[in-house]
Amino acid sequence: MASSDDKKVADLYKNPVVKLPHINELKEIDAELRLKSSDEEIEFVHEHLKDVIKAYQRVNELIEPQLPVKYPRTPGFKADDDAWYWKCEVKGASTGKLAGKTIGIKDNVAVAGVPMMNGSKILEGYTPEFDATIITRILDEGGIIAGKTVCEDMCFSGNSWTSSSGPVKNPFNNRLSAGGSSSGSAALLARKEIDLAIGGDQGGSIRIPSSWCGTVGLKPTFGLVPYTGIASIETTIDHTGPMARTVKDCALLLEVIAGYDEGRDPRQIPNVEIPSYSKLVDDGVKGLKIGLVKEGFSFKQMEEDVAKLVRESATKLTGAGATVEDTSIPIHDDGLEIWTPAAFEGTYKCMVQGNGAGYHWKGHYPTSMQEAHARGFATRPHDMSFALKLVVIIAEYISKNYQNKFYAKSLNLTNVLTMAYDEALKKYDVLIMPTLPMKPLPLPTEKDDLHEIIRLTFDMIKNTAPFDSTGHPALSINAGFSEGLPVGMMIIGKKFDEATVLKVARAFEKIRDGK
Ligand SMILES: NC(=O)c1ccccc1
Repeated sequence: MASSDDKKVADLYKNPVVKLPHINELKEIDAELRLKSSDEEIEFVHEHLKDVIKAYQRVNELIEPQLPVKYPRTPGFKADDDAWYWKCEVKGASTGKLAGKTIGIKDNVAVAGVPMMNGSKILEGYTPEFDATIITRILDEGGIIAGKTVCEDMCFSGNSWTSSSGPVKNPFNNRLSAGGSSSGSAALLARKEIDLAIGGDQGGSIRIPSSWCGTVGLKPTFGLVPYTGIASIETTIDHTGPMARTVKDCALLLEVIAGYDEGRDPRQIPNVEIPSYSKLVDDGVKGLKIGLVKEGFSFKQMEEDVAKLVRESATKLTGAGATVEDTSIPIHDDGLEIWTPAAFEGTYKCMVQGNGAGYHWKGHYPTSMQEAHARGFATRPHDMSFALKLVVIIAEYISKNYQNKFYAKSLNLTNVLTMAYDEALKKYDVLIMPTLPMKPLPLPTEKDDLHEIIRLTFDMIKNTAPFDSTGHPALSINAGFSEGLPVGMMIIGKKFDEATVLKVARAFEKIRDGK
């Protein structure tokens, strides 16, 4: 009689989860890797592989934990709109902090049963079977998921033209960019089609469109809001966060989505206290000290009217009892450069080669989303945006020739950058600078050469990207308009002190709106 062990060996040959290769295939790998193993050694490896496959076979049989899908839904429909990818109506609890509010979800976040393409043909056709943790939290508080908002191709651009569904237009001028990569989220808020939105930020992608659409967007402290169930660019710079028209709504959404996800997200630390941000926003700024970071107001791309408007706006906070003064953080000048190797090599290794999740962390991996990435990258790599191809070619070249030493150095220097902001934040409650050096840039047109296209795609992130590396909370609020176009002011706080950032933003909002 066959033992159950024999049966497993039989399965191994009939329907293997990992196929047993011909021995020549192992010899090729040995040669490629220049291991010079002997024939006897290769034969042994070939034999031993059968045992390893048994482990894989067993792992394949075992049922992995799933992120919960708590509320029933229908899939909705594909939208015919520049800023919506998909429309749906997923309702959660009948009461709660978000009862009756509609929320647009950036299309890099999984909503079970609703198609997701992350702005890219790479993922087109994928429908997640799980809800990202923040989706469950929104639904538990009565929020209504109104759809998936268009984002840039794999979220890798600060303009709003790389999405394979087409450009997202600036709500104030349709030849201009809405900003990216959370383009649809900000544009739909400005168009008043949704009450709240979710964005993602690795180089500025929440704050850029918030600045150019005149809305509020907060990149929370690294790890405050769980990234579980969201497509990853690079684990050390991934953030997701709230976007809204008002500071209070932004605070409310933060309050709902923030907090520890029981070890599913390696970006988080346990035991962080989550205050009721929405109740604190009106506390005022009396006695608070605000530092205007000189280096953030003057560099090559800076438009004079932008610097002037943000400086004047911040200074108005003295009327609410804050003190405002100039300060200098010299290393801010190097912030974008320090971000660059982590972002380039990280994106390549984690998102592209790691299929939207990467390796080397404990927590909950989005298995089906990874398979979708893997299929897309394998079958249609040519369908990536040129912006992302540029990153892939450069990162492959650098990692091939210089291995990961610059990635490592970039992360070590990030610690120095972090300490410099921390030091300034001992003296000041918040720091302020323009979110972006310029008013909305144009959407690229056919007349633009590649140099211009890449400038329009990446040239806005000098002030935003450093805080993706360091993880400090940073919020963009509309400071006002210049030449009819919105200008964003960025308020940066101590880690996990979103409450103070939101209070300063709210105090400014009252001054700006005269109420
Ligand atoms: N995902 C991002 O925040 C991003 C922004 C700008 C450029 C690249 C990436």
